[in-house]
Amino acid sequence: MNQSMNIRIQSPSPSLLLLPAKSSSRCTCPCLRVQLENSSSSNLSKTSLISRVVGDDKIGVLLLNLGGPETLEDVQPFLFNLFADPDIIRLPRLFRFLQNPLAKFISVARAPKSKEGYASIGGGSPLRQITDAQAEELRKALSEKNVPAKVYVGMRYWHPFTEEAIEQIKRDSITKLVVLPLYPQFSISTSGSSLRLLESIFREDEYLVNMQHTVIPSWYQREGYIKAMADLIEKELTNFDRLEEVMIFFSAHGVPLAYVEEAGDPYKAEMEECVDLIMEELEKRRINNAYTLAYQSRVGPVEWLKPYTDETIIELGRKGVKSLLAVPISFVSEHIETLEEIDVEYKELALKSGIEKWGRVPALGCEPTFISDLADAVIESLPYVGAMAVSNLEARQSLVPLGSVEELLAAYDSQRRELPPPVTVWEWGWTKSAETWNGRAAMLAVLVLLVLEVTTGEGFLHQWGLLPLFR
Ligand SMILES: C=CC1=C(C)c2cc3[nH]c(cc4nc(cc5[nH]c(cc1n2)c(C)c5CCC(=O)O)C(CCC(=O)O)=C4C)c(C)c3C=C
Ligand SMILES: [Fe+2]
Ligand SMILES: [Fe+2]
Repeated sequence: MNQSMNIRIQSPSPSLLLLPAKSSSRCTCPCLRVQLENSSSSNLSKTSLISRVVGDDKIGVLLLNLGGPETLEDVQPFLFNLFADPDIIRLPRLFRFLQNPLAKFISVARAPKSKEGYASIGGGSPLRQITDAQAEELRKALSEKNVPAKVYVGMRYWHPFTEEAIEQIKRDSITKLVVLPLYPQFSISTSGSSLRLLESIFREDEYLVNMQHTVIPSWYQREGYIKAMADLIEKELTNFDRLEEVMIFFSAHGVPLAYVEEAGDPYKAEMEECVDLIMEELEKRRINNAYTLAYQSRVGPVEWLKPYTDETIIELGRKGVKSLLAVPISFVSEHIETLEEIDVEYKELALKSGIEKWGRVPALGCEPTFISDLADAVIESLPYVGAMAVSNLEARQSLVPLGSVEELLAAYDSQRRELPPPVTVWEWGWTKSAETWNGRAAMLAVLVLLVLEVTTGEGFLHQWGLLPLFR
């Protein structure tokens, strides 16, 4: 019996498997790299081992990313797709039918401000171009490591959509797929959302159900990634005159606090560990600068992970910090939040707050050491055949089945589970059903008012000065 059959029997949801991608030194699982290192140092045996893994299979790698508007006209529909995602805006079950109208409202309200941001970075997001380049470099790196593979890009909220990538994967008759979200740390709002979508696509498709695949849920702990980040920081520090006085300022993308505290999102813990690992690596290189971690880019009226980047910058200035090196840490491509928010807004705020020298570490992009490490992560997680010198039992232990993500997402849904299920049958009188419908009618009325407000530019939010809450 080959391993994939084992997996299918094992997993409640047969098709999607999660494999934590660990660095070779930390790895305890029987991953391919460990086997390659242990088997023989000769290139010939490594090559033959890999070719046994690859066999006659057609290997695919699916890079998952967020996507971004390519033109200013794309901004509002892109924002609509983003806010229509229940992993971005959680509505109680009762009000789920309002998800799309609400997404329409918020996207229209936010579009002008977002457009300004995208206009200032050249009229659109560079995300597609950069991700395509990363895909091509990854393909080349895999090929150099004797793993011929096709690399696909599947975006969550804009072109090329994940659905389009999946169609291409089917047309190419891929037999083994590695799913690699381009977010180093896992969050329900990023990798979680993409995996949730993928799971629903896989479940409904006979071809995909039968295709072997693995998911690398997060990879911030990989030695190659940590070293590549440390390299960038080390290089950027040399731009400062007195580099030992520079505060290394990790600015991570924020998420609403409830994601972490109520839904069990591992994002904050993974982020903190990631920063610790990078600092450990820098200390090995005798770089012992002070550092701090803060969270940026909050949207809407709810509380997000703290400390906030803007408040921290002001506080550091007040405390007399004079040199700051900003390190974007949630994402491996330049995008609006590095090019506009950090480079323009936070820099301006820092200079106003008394910081005299400002620097920013670039995103990893196509850094060769980083891409090579991603290629290793892919090879280590290839769904491989049982003929390898790995017992099926060991192989199973190395895999975390989708169940764990489902649990994570289900825990996140707990707020909604507390509410009564939606009632669809109309009853007269003060019944549960009537209560539900009254509630819906009230929400609908509010929504109509909101939509009118956005379209006419007049209404209670404008009068009460509350519109900025939605921006
Ligand atoms: C409203 C909730 C949002 C959450 C939660 C969120 C999490 C999150 N996002 C990224 C990375 C990116 N976000 C990008 C765009 C973007 N994100 C939100 C909102 C949330 N993000 C909005 C409204 C937008 C649109 C831009 C804007 O109007 O500000 C992008 C794309 C940027 C681009 O260049 O196009 C990225 C990348 C992470 C890593 C994250 C949680 C960990
Ligand atoms: Fe975002
Ligand atoms: Fe954002």
